[in-house]
Amino acid sequence: TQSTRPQRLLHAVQKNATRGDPRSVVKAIDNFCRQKEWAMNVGDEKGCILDSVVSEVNPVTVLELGTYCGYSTVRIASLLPPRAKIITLEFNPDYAKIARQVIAWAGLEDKIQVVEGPSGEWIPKMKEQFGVKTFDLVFLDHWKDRYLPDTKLLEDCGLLRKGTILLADNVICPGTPDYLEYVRNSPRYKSQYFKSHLEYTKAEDGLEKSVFLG
Ligand SMILES: O=C(NCc1cccc(CNc2ccc3[nH]ncc3c2)c1)c1cc(-c2ccc(F)cc2)cc(O)c1O
Ligand SMILES: [Mg+2]
Repeated sequence: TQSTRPQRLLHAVQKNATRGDPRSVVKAIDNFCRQKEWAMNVGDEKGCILDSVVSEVNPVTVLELGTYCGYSTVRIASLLPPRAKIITLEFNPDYAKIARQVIAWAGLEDKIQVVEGPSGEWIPKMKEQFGVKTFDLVFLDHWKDRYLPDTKLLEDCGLLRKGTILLADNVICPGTPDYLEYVRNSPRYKSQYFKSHLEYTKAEDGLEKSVFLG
């Protein structure tokens, strides 16, 4: 039977990356996507912006919406302080299965919890299920029409605190117009656009960084 693109991406990691070396896992995925097959990882250009935001925030508790193959999960987790954790939600079980193996290859299982299911169901259960008080950083990279409803849900569930950073991928391509309008016009957020390119292409895309003001 035919392999899937995530399976071929995992094989490229297992073939080309060093076990326990997160940076080599990131490099192996970027090389695969540049030389073999495009895949919807945040990529290296936007990934460097992600790295700088993570390093600046130094988060203890991170939420990622949309794991896919775990590329940004590994990128973020490799920069976290020792006791810090990242909870990453993935709706597609096939993606989650691959992501767990990519994360294991990077040796970051202890810092990452992959949760399978839809954000709308899991966000209200974060406190009781995972003992989360509030998130220091949220990386949005799932279905683009879910960014706004899930941001409102995070607010309503008291999962954001004064200073929580929301970092959203793909605000230009594929685009998240309703989310952008909200975070750029709401008095509860201070927003900043980081212009970049769609992963592995010359098309414009960018990340929107929004600070929750409480
Ligand atoms: O659409 C995108 N990513 C999201 C996505 C997509 C498919 C499946 C899932 C299933 N995972 C999922 C779903 C719902 C969920 N709820 N909670 C968790 C959760 C997890 C997620 C995307 C597209 C492009 C893109 C494509 C084509 C093109 F031409 C240009 C650009 C580039 C990107 O960087 C992208 O991130
Ligand atoms: Mg994306």
